[in-house]
Amino acid sequence: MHYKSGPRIKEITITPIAVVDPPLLNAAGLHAPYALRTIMEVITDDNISGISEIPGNKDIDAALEEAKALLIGRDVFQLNEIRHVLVERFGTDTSAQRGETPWDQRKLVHIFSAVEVACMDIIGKVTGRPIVDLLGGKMRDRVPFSAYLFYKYEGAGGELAFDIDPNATGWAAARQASALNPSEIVAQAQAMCKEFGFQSIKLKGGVFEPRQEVDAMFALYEAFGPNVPLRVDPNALWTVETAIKYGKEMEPILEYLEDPTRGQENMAKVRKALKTPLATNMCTTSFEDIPNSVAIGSEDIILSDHHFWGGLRASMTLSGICETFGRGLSMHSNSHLGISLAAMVHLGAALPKMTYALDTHYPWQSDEIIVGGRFKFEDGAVLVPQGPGLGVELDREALAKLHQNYLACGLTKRDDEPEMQKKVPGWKFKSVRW
Ligand SMILES: O=C([O-])C(=O)C[C@H](O)[C@@H](O)C(=O)[O-]
Ligand SMILES: [Mg+2]
Repeated sequence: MHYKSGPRIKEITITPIAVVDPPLLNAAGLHAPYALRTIMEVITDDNISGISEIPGNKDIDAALEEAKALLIGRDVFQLNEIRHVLVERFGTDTSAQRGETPWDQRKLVHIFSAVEVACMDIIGKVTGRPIVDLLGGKMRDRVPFSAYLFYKYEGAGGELAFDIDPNATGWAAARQASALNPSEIVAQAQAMCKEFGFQSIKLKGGVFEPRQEVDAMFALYEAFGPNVPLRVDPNALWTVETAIKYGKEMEPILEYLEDPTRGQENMAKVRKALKTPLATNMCTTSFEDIPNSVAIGSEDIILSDHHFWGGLRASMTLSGICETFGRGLSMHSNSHLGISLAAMVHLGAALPKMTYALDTHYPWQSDEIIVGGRFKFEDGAVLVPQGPGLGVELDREALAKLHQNYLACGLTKRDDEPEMQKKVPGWKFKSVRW
């Protein structure tokens, strides 16, 4: 029997969008009123549409536009060849190009992730199978996520920026409330867990001096008890000494400590001193980092992210490497909508082991670009979409509206420092602070 060649790419559309995002604080400053995302749509010669979503960035959007010429006419099943031509044009990224911020600034990983997810969406539609089946099949029906808490200023984001909608109720009201101390963090956690049913909790740290953040972790422990796993992530802002001091204090209450300090060498020093497992999305961030991670033992858990590790199949490879070298695996996130969430859920469902609930920023977003509205969480988990491919369809009206937001907001990339300076004049990002 001869296999026919797959559907070929006829058209690609790249649409930058801006999504309402509240004023969330983190090590790099403050989230802008809009988070940028880029939506890719690939159309085949037989008019099948595949979609994907990646973090928004004008330079990456330009590279995607440039990549079109290399992709048009290609068979969507030939993902290895597609990656090869993209590597030839854009080169592989180095770890150094990732940058010092909590997010990743590399080109190829984003470009290939966008193209791969859209092509796999098409492959799923052609074969009548969900993406999870293309990744080797479903290990679970529901994928658990953890509550992702942020210190934040009062404000709803978007047009309201630091103002609030006085008519909001429930989680929508809690989402715009300020959270600048341990008791406001506990209130945020209670509202988020009530709405989404999360059963583990992460606090984004690296905002206030460590004493305050450690107190917030103990306040969460007090409020939720020993059966709710807790994590804190100072995004590498602590020195080795600070990380060991506060890490030891939190040993009795943490599930894991995420990126307490910067770089694999420092992480390895902290790891030797603590019983709590260390997780990372900042020191071991690409395949080229793995040999040294294994050699020196820089972390226990790697936080995957298909947008940053170069796609869903690369993330499955990462899971195999983690299993081989005795690393745990969880998942990192950034402000995102339902196309990214769908891809994260398919990947989460395919992973051989799920020891940790995954990160998601989804509760912080209120916009959506998929038909049928926002994903539902049950007991903190998302059911794997049933339809072929990603199992979600693009809402074109919503896409057009969010693209207008992009044009109107004037943002072209994520940069949390100038946003922070609006609240704290002269504030500067530091790669190590305490
Ligand atoms: O785990 C992490 O490092 C993140 O989630 C990174 C994000 O960029 C987070 O810091 C944020 O959204 O501000
Ligand atoms: Mg992190």
